[in-house]
Amino acid sequence: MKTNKRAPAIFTFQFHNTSSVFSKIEQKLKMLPKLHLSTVNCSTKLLNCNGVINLILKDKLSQKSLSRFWEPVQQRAYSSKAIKMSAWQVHEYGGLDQLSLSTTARAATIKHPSELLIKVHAASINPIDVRMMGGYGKNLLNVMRKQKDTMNYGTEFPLTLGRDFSGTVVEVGCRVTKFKVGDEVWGAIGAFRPGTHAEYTVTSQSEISKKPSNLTHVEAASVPYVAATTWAALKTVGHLDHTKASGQRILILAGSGGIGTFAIQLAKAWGMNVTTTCSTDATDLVTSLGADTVVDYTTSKVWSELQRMKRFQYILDPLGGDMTDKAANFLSPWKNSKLVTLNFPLLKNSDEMGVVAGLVKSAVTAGLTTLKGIQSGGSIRWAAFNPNGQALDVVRRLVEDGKIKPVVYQVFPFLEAHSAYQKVIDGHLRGKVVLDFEPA
Ligand SMILES: NC(=O)C1=CN([C@@H]2O[C@H](COP(=O)(O)OP(=O)(O)OC[C@H]3O[C@@H](n4cnc5c(N)ncnc54)[C@H](OP(=O)(O)O)[C@@H]3O)[C@@H](O)[C@H]2O)C=CC1
Repeated sequence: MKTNKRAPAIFTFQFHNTSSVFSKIEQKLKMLPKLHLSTVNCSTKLLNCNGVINLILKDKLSQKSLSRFWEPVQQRAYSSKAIKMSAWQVHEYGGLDQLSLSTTARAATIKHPSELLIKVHAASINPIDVRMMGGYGKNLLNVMRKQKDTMNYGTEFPLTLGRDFSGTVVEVGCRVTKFKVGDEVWGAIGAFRPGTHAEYTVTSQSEISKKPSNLTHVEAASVPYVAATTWAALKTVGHLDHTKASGQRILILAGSGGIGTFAIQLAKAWGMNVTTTCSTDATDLVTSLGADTVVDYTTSKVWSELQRMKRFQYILDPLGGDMTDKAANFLSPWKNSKLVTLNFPLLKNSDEMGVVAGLVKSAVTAGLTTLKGIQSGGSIRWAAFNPNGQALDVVRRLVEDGKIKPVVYQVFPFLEAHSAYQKVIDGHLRGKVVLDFEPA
């Protein structure tokens, strides 16, 4: 919705044009006295696939009340399928006892021309889902949800968790160019969106990619969130040029978890020399994924062992805390080395201090961390998950070439989400926990 602030206010709505829907909307708009419309101007000709309605309002109307009016209109315009769906949701923050299955959850519906409605066949569970269940990130995410209010991305509660999926496209917005109904896709979606632990999810075409043809949906669902996060760390923040990465040394801390098992394989696919840390029972796993050197952090003095090695050009630190400080000592001062930590403090700070103070504190900490990085002879940066369909395109090709394999630790039927979440809460994961929506 675009607004022209000069009076009279002009609100322009653009939507998917199916002519029958369009004429119904046009009639409904004309019948709505509350809007104080002086003019309703509808056109189907301005854009190829969109209808455009210009509303010229007689008096000032808050954007909020206009949005409330717009929601049902918009749903009809974009999405013809009014469906109830099953979804795992929380109605207030807390522990696992807050997670309940709703079989009449509000349907996921397309709200923007570049979005798609996807039937979810499988979705993974990530540590962030457990944290969000407890309220992690609520302050900042609520600001994001409000900013996107005109698009109706949903309210805080009921909160549907789940950030990635493998599924089938069942409906497309009119500006979707890369995908069509029936395509099998995988993706990881923004944290402000209603999640994927539901029968249907809506996402933008920029957040997804075609599913690798050689994977089942369960296998595919284990990859997108960790892949997008690792990409953000190594490529977006770490500026790793994979065409020149061959032979470079990378230290991947915590190689046995979701992030680690993916990151080891990505680094090996790019020809890097990988050192990783894990506990005893995971050494065979990380070796089988290609790790060149494995340090068992439960039996060795991990930091003194790393001290004896050649320094690293890249360090990926998923866990943070004092690990980041210790790892900084192993950067190579001669190689413009980079340490990227996933211990991103912004959401936590804004939960504890409010959004503005949290932003300020995070910026100050970022400055101090940068300084510490310079003192170490390299750089230290934070990275966070970011949906990225283009990265998934690259990863799909690596999967289809056999260079990356999904590491699925345990699969649970959709109806057993409680046990699946408990598995993630218990920790010591060796790859990913996946919910199968269509178990045999
Ligand atoms: N900022 C962001 O956007 C994101 C941040 N993350 C963060 O990355 C972290 C890892 O995520 P993910 O891999 O999915 O989590 P997982 O739970 O899948 O894996 C964590 C792994 O770390 C191992 N581990 C625990 N302690 C140590 C240690 N001291 N040294 C080496 N390994 C250890 C665990 O096994 P064991 O205990 O048996 O050794 C486990 O295998 C999470 O804390 C998460 O918050 C993840 C994604 C996005």
